[in-house]
Amino acid sequence: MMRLKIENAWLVTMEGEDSPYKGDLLIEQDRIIKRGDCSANEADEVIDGTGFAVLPGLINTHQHSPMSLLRAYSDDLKLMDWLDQKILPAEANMTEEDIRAGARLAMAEMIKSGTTTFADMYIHMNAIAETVEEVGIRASLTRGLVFHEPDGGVRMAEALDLIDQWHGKAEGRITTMFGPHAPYTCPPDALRQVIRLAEERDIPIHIHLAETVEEVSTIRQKYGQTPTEYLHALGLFDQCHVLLAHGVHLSESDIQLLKGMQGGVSHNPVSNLKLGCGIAPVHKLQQEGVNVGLGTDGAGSATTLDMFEEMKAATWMQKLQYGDPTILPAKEVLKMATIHGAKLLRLDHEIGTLSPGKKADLILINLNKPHLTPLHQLESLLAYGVSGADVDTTIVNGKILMRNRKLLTIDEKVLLRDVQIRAERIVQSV
Ligand SMILES: CSC[C@H]1O[C@@H](n2cnc3c(O)ncnc32)[C@H](O)[C@@H]1O
Ligand SMILES: [Zn+2]
Repeated sequence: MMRLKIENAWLVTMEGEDSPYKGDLLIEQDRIIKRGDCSANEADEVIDGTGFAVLPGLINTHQHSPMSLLRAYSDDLKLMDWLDQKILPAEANMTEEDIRAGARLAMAEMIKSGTTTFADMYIHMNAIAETVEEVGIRASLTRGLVFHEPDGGVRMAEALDLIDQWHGKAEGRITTMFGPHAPYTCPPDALRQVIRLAEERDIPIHIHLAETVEEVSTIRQKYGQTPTEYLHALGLFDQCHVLLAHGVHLSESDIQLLKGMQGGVSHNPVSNLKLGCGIAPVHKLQQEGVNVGLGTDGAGSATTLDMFEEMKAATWMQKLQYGDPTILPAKEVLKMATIHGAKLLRLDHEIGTLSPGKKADLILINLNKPHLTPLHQLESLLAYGVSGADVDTTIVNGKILMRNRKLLTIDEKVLLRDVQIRAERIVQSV
């Protein structure tokens, strides 16, 4: 059995009060087996971690990975204008091979900026799953379901195929969810059907919720309820584990309805800021015990998939919103990007902390840089000072996917050339 030791690093374990501390980490095959002092002869390979921080890999809880093809293509618009006039017409031009290339580009960017697991919602999920399998990253995959178009039945069959074919595959790196897109694209009967199937199969549900004020008024006009009340009345929160993307416009009584839910909210601060959607009530949700993870949303809105930028935006927005700098401190926002994200994806038994017994999904950050020196409070430095480009090494399931910033499972040069050609073709006729 292959054993890898990372020695003399700052271990940011994300569990217990003693984190971070200096020590070694021992990995056997795909799992962390020991933390603390390990002797050199226990390992086949050693990484010198002197001057590096080791963190659990970051968990991006809401993404549309192929939208990396639409990075910086259409900005500075309101959400519905952006989607209807620019994004949906461009997406209509994407082939399955475009989606494969876009997903691979997103995976390259994520690995290079420290993300080891992501939750995705898109189409042609078979191509995305094959790419996840090949690249070595971990993912929770969802076939997005938009029911106000005539081929809803076909999409549902594809969602079931994804779950049947891929749940637990790629050495267990792939899990799946159902993905009804949003309250405004899914009528009640369709949502009831998804909820029933999710309960029967014990599969979580991933859905956009309360992203804009326009969504809240559309749903109120149609059903006389807030989007959260609408989903609650349909039974979404009764038994299912649910991942709610955004949750920007939640009233006090909406938050009471979410109290006790299984799953929680994926907070996507950069996308919310750029699309002018608003500031999610993260602090209030957390006070009521609702779990909140972090995500980027697609690169079409967020521009980059750098989770360190999301951490900064998340904490700054809450401090500003509540006029209180003690809210969402560094340690808490690091938890949102790791263990809270793992809980949101129902993967906290496997990932999210550097605990012996968990999967070896971790990143090494090079602290030996002017903007990361001196070292006082490591968690502050990580939350407020580090960016994705400071990630040196990324390991998923015990396998090194990036070392010294070189991707080992993706040919970056070939990929970038291929993506540029595809992206130009996709937007040409829009
Ligand atoms: C049917 S696959 C997913 C679908 O969602 C679209 N999308 C991307 N960003 C957002 C967002 O912020 N709110 C709602 N929908 C979004 C994406 O373009 C795909 O068509
Ligand atoms: Zn989204």
